[in-house]
Amino acid sequence: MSTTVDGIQFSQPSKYVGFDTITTQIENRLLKKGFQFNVMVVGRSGLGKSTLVNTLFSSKLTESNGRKLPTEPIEKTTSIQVSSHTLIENNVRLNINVIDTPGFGDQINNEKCWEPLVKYIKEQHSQYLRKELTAQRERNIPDSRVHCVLYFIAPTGKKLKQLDIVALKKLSEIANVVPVIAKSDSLTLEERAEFKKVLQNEFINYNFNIYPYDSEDLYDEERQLNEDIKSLIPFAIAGSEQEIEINGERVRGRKSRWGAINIEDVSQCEFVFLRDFLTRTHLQDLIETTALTHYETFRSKQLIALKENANPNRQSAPIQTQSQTQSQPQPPTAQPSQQDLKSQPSQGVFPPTSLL
Ligand SMILES: Nc1nc2c(ncn2[C@@H]2O[C@H](COP(=O)(O)OP(=O)(O)OP(=O)(O)O)[C@@H](O)[C@H]2O)c(=O)[nH]1
Repeated sequence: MSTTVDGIQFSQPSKYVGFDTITTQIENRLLKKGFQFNVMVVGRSGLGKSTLVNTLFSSKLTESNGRKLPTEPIEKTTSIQVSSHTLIENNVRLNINVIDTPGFGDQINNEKCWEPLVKYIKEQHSQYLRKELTAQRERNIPDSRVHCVLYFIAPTGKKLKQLDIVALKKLSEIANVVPVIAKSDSLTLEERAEFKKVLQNEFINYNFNIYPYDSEDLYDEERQLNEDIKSLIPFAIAGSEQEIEINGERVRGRKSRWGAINIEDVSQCEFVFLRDFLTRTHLQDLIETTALTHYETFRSKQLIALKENANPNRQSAPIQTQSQTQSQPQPPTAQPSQQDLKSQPSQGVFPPTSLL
């Protein structure tokens, strides 16, 4: 109902105010902006990392980056390779960065091969913090923080290797880590169940902080869902980018000497559980937990260290990140004094580079 006064139309007062449209307004804004998801894949060469990521998103997102032939030299250090893609599904734009880590676990001595990964994750937090602290910060700060680490465990049937123990411990302290049993089609169902039990016990013994986390804000059904997911972790997965024929039907699967496996059949493999978890139930939570838990912890540590550092009366060592504890020599960086910080008002308060 409306009335017209001097040619202007006014709506009649009614009980309906209209603020319930805020959800649509938020949705429209989010759709316009799109979503950013950054996933890091970690595991020895040839464990099926590229295949799994491509299978998860039904797209060719990444190529195999490891050695193609045994004659090729082994990489001396773990390198980081980022590839960016945009996927669109029903008007939702998802920008994905796949962070591959060729060389991880491939050396004869793998003692420190997790360090470049930890360094990379912290550097993304540090970059974000710098942008957030500038006086005229961007409206939308590009988000390169790692939202999920997919950690591939070889299907050995045995206890975790020393490298996996250290890497899982270090990574799960600073990011959402989701471990998977790679190439689980190479195990029988009994071997797979047994191996999963061994690994779950190891996770408890070593006290890894595996995602998803308990939180008080969860609804009962969300808490139950998380419990169900935890009982499945590490997901025993198999990946395949190809379709094969099983009983006259075309399905995504793999053929081996022992038979054929349909990777989308939950009685044969847990790929579907992993896909639903990562994309259909926890995608937003992975992004949010990175910002509200992992980044927030990094941010508060850095800001406390920055404050203590700027106050000459307080004697406290600056926080050292893993990148500093490496044996490589670091370029000397001067700590900004309070005067330095005051003299750069347009830059905002940057954390000193040596802290990050
Ligand atoms: N049996 C089996 N083979 C797989 C699976 N996933 C991938 N493969 C095969 O394993 C080989 C290596 O797969 P990739 O996806 O390139 O492995 P990657 O871990 O990305 O390897 P790098 O890039 O070398 O680190 C390919 O021949 C794949 O077809 C799986 O789930 N089961």
